[in-house]
Amino acid sequence: MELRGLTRNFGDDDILKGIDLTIPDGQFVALLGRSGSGKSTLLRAIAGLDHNVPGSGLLRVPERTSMVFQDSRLLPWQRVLPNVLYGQPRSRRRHGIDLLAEVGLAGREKSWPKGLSGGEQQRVALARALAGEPQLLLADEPFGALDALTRIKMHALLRTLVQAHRPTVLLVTHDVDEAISLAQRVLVLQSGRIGRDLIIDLPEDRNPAQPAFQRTRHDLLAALGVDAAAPQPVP
Ligand SMILES: Nc1ncnc2c1ncn2[C@@H]1O[C@H](COP(=O)(O)OP(=O)(O)OP(=O)(O)O)[C@@H](O)[C@H]1O
Repeated sequence: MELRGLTRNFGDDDILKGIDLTIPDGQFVALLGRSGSGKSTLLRAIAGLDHNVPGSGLLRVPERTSMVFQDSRLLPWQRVLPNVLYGQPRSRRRHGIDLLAEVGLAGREKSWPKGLSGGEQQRVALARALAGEPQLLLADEPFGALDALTRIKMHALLRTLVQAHRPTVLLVTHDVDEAISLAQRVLVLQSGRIGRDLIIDLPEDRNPAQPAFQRTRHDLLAALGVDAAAPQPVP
């Protein structure tokens, strides 16, 4: 995925001021930035969801790109399996059932979305996002509305799914520890540009108690202009 000189503005506000970014295939990238810094605007531009927003720049985005949001956006009038297979041919039914098993919802094909917990709904949203075998998975705070324990389980699930399906991932989060735990590379969006671009050179079994983890957190919090002693998440 490649962006060159990407700009987006709302009225007189230049939100993205010329983003240059290359993400190699299969890399897991997290995007941090303070509230209002333009993270969602950037993701929506990459997803091609911003037709009404003025701007310019070059975008080279894989044909098969899918997105998950903070809310699951399931169709409430459809059961779980048709939600997973939304936009897919009927012949993918078996694939949909397998994906539900992969996200820990085996046997829930006929459940209604409203009968699922928030975490389960996000599991369905992840299965739906993977149903088209995306080369690029965009995720905008997908765990932001979940409780801390569910979040940890979802981190493990996302790790497993990414290892199995190998999409390139761009994950927006407010949570510095989530970014360091999951990503191979962390970007910080600052004043409309990528202000920090950090390769996370930590072992696979990452743990916030590790000194190297804490040094990385300190570095990223400084880039975000946050007092490292302040509690998470970033304002
Ligand atoms: N449709 C819109 N019309 C006008 N302004 C907008 C629109 N969408 C976003 N903005 C403004 O653009 C700026 C960036 O918004 P964006 O949602 O991309 O930030 P963000 O970094 O994702 O924020 P958050 O972390 O709070 O979700 C904000 O100042 C926001 O108010």
